Amino acid sequence: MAKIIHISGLKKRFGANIVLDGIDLDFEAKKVTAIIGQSGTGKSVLLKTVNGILQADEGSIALDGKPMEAMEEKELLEARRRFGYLFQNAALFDSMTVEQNIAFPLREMLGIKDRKKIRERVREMLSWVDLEGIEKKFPAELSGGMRKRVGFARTLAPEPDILLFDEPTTGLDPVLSESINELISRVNRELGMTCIVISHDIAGMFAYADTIAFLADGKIAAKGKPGELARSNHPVLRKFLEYSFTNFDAYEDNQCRDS
Ligand SMILES: Nc1ncnc2c1ncn2[C@@H]1O[C@H](COP(=O)(O)OP(=O)(O)OP(=O)(O)O)[C@@H](O)[C@H]1O
Repeated sequence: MAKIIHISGLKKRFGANIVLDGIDLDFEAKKVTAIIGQSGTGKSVLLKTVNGILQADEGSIALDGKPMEAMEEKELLEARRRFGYLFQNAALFDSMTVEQNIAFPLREMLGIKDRKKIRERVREMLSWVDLEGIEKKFPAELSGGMRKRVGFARTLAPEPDILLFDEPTTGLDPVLSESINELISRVNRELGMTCIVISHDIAGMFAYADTIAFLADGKIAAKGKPGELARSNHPVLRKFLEYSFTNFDAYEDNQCRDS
């Protein structure tokens, strides 16, 4: 299987806080990889380091076999253009309409000036996320789920080939969460985009991801297909999965109290 990103020995600290302590991890092209782990273990820091928002202290991130830290400025800029990043809070510009938000990367990143072309692309993107006809609305007029979808459309608009999702379903109800996971799966299948997702929706990731990586103590403690991780004997991972999937013991205790 082709590796699109190869991470080796990646370290990142903030002062005395060692967050990433030697990450070795590959991402396969055109697959969905989920990164899971307890809060504060460094999942977002890892994603931001891959995307170049944060600078690693040590280690290497290679894109299609070429270490990004060795790239010339122009080459690095082109490499960065291949990434799309959907932030946790969708990060829309409040003073801009939906259309202006989605058009922003088309104008600023791709330099597209043709208004008709931009309008068509915005319409196409809104149709992708099932939000046709909301071009003139402002983010404040949208529900949280709609804002996430508009953020998704904006990330998709410049056609990146690697999509990074930071908690795409946080704050959404289970039905909306499922629809966002389904969207990720669709862009992966139909547009052939490589998707890297950090999520606390563990059941969703076990349902949709091809590969799952478990981050603990600054390292990738386990990695494999969902079934392989589910069968893993890694004690920290086991505990994490037991708590992540419905806690039936607590449910049964609660039922006993009610009856
Ligand atoms: N810019 C920063 N400056 C200083 N410390 C930071 C910075 N960004 C993250 N950290 C620290 O890095 C650690 C990991 O944070 P990170 O947000 O990556 O965790 P996470 O696994 O994504 O958590 P969650 O699941 O709660 O989103 C935390 O201790 C956090 O305080």
